[in-house]
Amino acid sequence: MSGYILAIDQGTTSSRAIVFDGEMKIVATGQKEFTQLYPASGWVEHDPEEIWSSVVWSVRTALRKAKITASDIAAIGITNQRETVVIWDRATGAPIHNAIVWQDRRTAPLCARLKKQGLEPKFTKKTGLLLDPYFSGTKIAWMLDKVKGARRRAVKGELLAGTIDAFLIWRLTGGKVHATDATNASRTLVYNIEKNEWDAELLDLLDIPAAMLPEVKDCAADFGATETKLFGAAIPILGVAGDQHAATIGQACFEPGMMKSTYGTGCFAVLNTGDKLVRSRNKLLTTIAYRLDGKTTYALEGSIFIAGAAVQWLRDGIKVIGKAAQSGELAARADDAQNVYLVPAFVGLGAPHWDADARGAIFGLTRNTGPAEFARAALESVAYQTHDLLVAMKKDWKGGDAKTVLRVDGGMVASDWTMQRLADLLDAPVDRPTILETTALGAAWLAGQRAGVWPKAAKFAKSWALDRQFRPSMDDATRKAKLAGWADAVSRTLSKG
Ligand SMILES: Nc1ncnc2c1ncn2[C@@H]1O[C@H](COP(=O)(O)OP(=O)(O)O)[C@@H](O)[C@H]1O
Ligand SMILES: O=P(O)(O)OC[C@H](O)CO
Repeated sequence: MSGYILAIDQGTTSSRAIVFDGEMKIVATGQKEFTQLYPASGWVEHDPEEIWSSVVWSVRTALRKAKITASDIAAIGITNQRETVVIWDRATGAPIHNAIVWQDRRTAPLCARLKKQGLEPKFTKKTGLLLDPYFSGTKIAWMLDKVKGARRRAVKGELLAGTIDAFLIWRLTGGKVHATDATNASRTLVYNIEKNEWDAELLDLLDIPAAMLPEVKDCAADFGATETKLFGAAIPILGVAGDQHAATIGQACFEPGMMKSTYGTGCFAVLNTGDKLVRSRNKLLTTIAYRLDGKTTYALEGSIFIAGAAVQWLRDGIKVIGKAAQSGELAARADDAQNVYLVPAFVGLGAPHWDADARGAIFGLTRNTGPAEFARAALESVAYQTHDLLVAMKKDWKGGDAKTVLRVDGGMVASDWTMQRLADLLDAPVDRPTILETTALGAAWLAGQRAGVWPKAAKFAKSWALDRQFRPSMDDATRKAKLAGWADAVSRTLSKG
């Protein structure tokens, strides 16, 4: 058997397929962006058919570029944007509605109603999450309410629900397997992370029929094989994890206290807490880092909804840059004397505020403010938000020697300026690895070690390599003043504040 592993990384803005060789090196990539649909303020949808065709296209492209065939691939690992949810017809595979994306806020009224009934502690205790529209459960309930006849059909077992991994597994296996993994399940608001099962009481509260939910497996498990007609040979699917969990694995954060932060569309900091289910007192999430051989490793997570998306806004919204990569050089030219703050609450604020109704705001504009100051404020907002997460993490994590070094990855960490500013504002070193495709690497590792062609965790962890460490160099007074300005800007942006 050949040692090639194929990772499918189905992200928020694009689908990627990456072929790794037996030495865990990237051989070829296929990538396709797809349409972001904004049908109403605060709503975000994807067309599941476009997601599907972008995945198939990416896989075929990666195989072609790698000059290999499907039979050279030992296994597939799937990783995906989390929480985004699809409901489809069991018989035809056709979705009944567009996918409702993790960023979508349409279920804020339902969450508010459930909160008013005093139900948040119950949801939090069982799922580790909060009653925020971010998670899949209320999105499923919304579709069942709004699409005619959907709930009745779901009860009869005619409709299936799942996060993007489950939808892809269903399509890849030609409708043979309806399964997800424990990490994706842990983001749905209806999965009990202590008992490791769908929670009947929560399903009842959201009126979601259990019959429509996938089987929940370990992250490295048998998820079936691809239909031969798709890629020319049946390829076993042996690994699945939500993208932030896959990145945690890809960054080899296998020890309690290790932490990674991924800067894609949003930013997600994940701290491994080992077999301890740590309950946050500071509005972080408790989640499943990964589940291997039936053993659950837990994590604390800080979720920020807008990171790279702020750079997209600079490019597509206010058009001050032509390419994302220009944001750093523009920010570097900003006037130091100006204190412009962008609070990018474009789709509300996530951790640690969880304010679904807040909307973006900009402060400190003067007659001299121009594109450079906007760019700096956008990039700095990512660092400030990470700072707020880490403050909450430090308060919650009493697990001893939490490593102070942060491992970073995702599209945005290509920006040296942003990474330096991150280290400055955190007052801590930031480590950027040589492989930035850590999400795909994590998914590939799950599949590769399961297939027996890649090493187990300890040896894999040794292969992690540093590209560059960014060390803090900002003086204390400046940092403190900047952080105080940010805290003030956030307090003025919060909807309740
Ligand atoms: N050089 C760069 N500087 C700043 N931001 C960047 C740079 N390159 C990419 N980005 C941002 O990174 C994001 C893409 O990262 P990626 O990890 O592919 O995201 P996702 O998985 O969410 O689709 C985009 O939002 C883009 O604006
Ligand atoms: O697609 P990304 O990288 O923006 O990640 C999305 C997250 O999984 C949402 O929770």
